[in-house]
Amino acid sequence: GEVSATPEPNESEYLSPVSIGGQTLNLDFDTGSADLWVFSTSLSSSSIGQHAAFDPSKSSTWEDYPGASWQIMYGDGSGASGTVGFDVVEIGGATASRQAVEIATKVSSSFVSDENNDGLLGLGFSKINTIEPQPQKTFFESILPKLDQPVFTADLEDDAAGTYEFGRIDTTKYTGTLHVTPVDSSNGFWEFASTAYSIGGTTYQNSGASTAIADTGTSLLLVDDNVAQAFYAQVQGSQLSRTAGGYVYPCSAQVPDFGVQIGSSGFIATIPGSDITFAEVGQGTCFGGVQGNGGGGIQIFGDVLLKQYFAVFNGGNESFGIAAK
Ligand SMILES: N[C@H]1[C@H](O)[C@@H](Sc2ccccc2)[C@@H]2OC[C@H]1O2
Repeated sequence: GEVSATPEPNESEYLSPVSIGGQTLNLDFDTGSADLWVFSTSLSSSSIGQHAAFDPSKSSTWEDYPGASWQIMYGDGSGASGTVGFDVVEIGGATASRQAVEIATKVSSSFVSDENNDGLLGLGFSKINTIEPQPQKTFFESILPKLDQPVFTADLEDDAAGTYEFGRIDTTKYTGTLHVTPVDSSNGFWEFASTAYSIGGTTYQNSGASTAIADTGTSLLLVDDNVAQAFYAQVQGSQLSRTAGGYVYPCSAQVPDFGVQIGSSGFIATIPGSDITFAEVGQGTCFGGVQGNGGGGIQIFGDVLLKQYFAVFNGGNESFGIAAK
């Protein structure tokens, strides 16, 4: 079947309405993790705040998973944990009839204060699902056998809503070639080779990190530290600010186009310099959307890059593709 879920854009995430046991929550679709977890009525009311909270006792289709638990820590240091059950999960028309749903009994402060999301829907590979004693399938893996095509697509926009579709590639959503690269899922991510980058139209080989993941749950574009340093060397007045947590520059600075290679094929996905600023941090200073990955071996291609393109995640042949739109 074909479905589409329309994420509501927020500066740092794309949210989509998800029905669980008949209750609707706005979840952050995250290709960088593989847990589907929700704010629940088991949390303290101060943690719940304005969030929608799932109440298993009000779902006629809820099934407990006795003795199971989960605990996740994300790349940004946030985390959550709790208990597990199964329920009917429906997104824009596609239904997983017995999907593992992770009930949060603890969430870190960044989730409490992020009133936009009522939990996360992981679209990574279930080998990194954190449920004990047995990892469970993601929503995408649950519905995969029923889909016309074993794919989902992400069409993220800056200010307008973006769209996730499961089971089809809407060819009207992109122009020109779909640049496809094989994915190595052994780390549980949509990971592919990326060994080159471009600044202002000139291409360079990346001597540091050699792979990258497509991560819809990360706002920024986190590249090898040497690549970030080379990029900001070409932004007048830029500096690495510990207080801001990354490279900042005068908002009036001329920012060059920046590109990163997708796969070893040679395609360089480019971001216009005018789309690279992520936020103003005051006093005419701007925080860049391109930042270093802190020395990890893997680069993280988040929304700053993904919103420039139409992205195809293929669970059938394990590949990742992007096209201009
Ligand atoms: N894959 C990403 C994930 O979705 C978020 S979790 C998150 C935390 C607070 C607010 C919203 C989401 C975190 O940042 C990068 C990596 O980990």
